[in-house]
Formats: sequence, C-alpha cells, structure tokens
Amino acid sequence: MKKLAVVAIGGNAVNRPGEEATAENMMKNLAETAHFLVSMLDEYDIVITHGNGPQVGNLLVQQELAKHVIPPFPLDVNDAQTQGSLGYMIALTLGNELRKRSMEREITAVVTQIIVDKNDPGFQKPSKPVGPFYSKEEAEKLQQEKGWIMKEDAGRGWRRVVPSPIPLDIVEKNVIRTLVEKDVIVIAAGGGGIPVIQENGTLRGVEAVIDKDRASALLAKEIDADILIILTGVEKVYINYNKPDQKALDHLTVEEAKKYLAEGQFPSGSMGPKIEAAIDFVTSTGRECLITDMAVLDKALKGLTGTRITL
Ligand SMILES: NC(=O)OP(=O)(O)O
Repeated sequence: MKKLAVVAIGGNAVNRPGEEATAENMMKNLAETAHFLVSMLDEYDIVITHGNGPQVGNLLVQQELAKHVIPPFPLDVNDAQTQGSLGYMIALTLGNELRKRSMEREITAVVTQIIVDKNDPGFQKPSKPVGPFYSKEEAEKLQQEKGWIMKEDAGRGWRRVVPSPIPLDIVEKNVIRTLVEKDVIVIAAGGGGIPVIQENGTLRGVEAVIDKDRASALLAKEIDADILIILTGVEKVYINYNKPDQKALDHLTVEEAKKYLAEGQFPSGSMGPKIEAAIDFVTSTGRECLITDMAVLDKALKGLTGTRITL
C-alpha cells in the first residue's frame, strides 16, 4: 500500500527569478517539476498543491490596464482563474512526463473553495505579496495613484499585498478523497484555494489570497495524508539564514520550530508560513513534514537531505 503525500510546489517550480512570466517559460519549468514529481509515484500517491502569488498579481495588473474596456474581476474569481490555468499546465506537463515513461495514471485539477472567517483579522491587515516586484519609488507611486497597499518583500523589492485569511475548511475535501481512493493524481487547493465565507446558509467568495502552505497543511489533515512535503528554493531550513553563522537543519521538533519562529528566524514572507504549516500538520496528526528543494526530492525522501519536522 502506497503512502499518501500532499506535495506543495513553490514559486520556483513555475516562475524562475528574473525570467519573463510567459506561458512558454511556465510550461518549461513545470515540465522539470513533473520530472521530479513522477519519481516519487512508485512509493506515494500524491495530491499536488501550488501557489499563485505571482500569477494572480499579474492578472490584477492586466485587468487594471484594460479596465477602461473590460470590467476587472474580483480577486476570488481571479484566484479561480489561476487554479484553472496552473491546474491545466501542471496536468499537461505531468501527463506528458507519465506518457514519456509509459506510465498510465489519470490526473485532474479540482477547483477548490476554502472556507474562511469573515471576521478574520487578515482582512484588515493585508499581508500576502502578489504580482511583480517594484522599486521603492514605483511602489510609492502605485500606492498614491491606485490605492494599492505595497510592502517590501524579503529584501527582493516592493510588491502589492492583499488580505490573507486563515483557511478553515475545504469545501471539496470529500471529492478530493474519493479521487485519491480511485488512484487519480489530484491537483487541489491551488493558490491556497478560493476564499469563501458562510453567509445565511450560502457561500460567498471574498477578495483575498490564502497562503498555499497553510492551505496545504489543512488539506493534508482533511484527507488524512501520511506526509506533508513542502518544496521550496532551499534544500534545508536554516537558522541565521544568510549570516556568517547560518546553520542548515536536518531535523526540527515542533517545540524547536515554535521557538525559532518566535525568535524571528523564519521571515513571514518566505520560510515563516512553511514552518507554521509544518507545525499545524505535525501537531494535529503526529505525522511528519518534509521541507526541501524539488531538485533533491528523491534524496530527501530517502532521508539523505531536506529538513524533517516531527513531534
Ligand atoms: N497563494 C500563495 O501562497 O501563493 P504563493 O506561494 O505563490 O505566494
């Protein structure tokens, strides 16, 4: 019997720093990602999640530029658009990798709505960076002219930030579970899921972008995954990152992770949400979370690299 893994693929899997965000480049990068993901299929059933920060922000820019001729969509609908476009690209590239290896598996992307609290403080305090990077001067101009809220993003430049509420429940969790039981490779909770609130017995989309690592932890709990794997741009988690005394960690207990988080070792725009997601999944399930770079996923699954978070 195979183990079930929720695999969260990071921004690098789709868009590389400094590379133009064309569909062609995204397909090329995802074809590489597919190569690494297929290698784990002998041992694992996988549910793939992905981010959408760059892509949904780019959609907002496109719609801003065209708003005099075509009305812009609200952010929840744009989240859904990125689930569709990225879900298609992941399904196509993964399918082609399977075909290359003569492996027969069905793949599908599930449009995923995630319930959030309408009173979540995240709505009052936008924190999720989306779209392109700007200089400080450009950011100040955009803030003044368009009313966008701009923040510096982990030393890489300035970006627009949007509300990011905590994900509470996945509307399609039973469908996702059923598909996994039928041996389908599922792409779900893309872009952190489409945020919806409960209102008078109905659901309504709200303008926000949920953090995909938080959503991945929730999904992993709700579908009873054996492991949460978070793929990112570094092979291991570091403390004192980018300082002369930086140290790579092979293993972290939940208690150690909480302590380092409280010390500010993991920035909120990058490693912070991954560690929070790991703490959430491991504390709730007693199972493990692996954080690593997809290029070394094979080695990491054998315990030879990556950072494992356990109780
Ligand atoms: N939704 C989300 O967390 O996207 P990124 O991982 O691309 O920031």
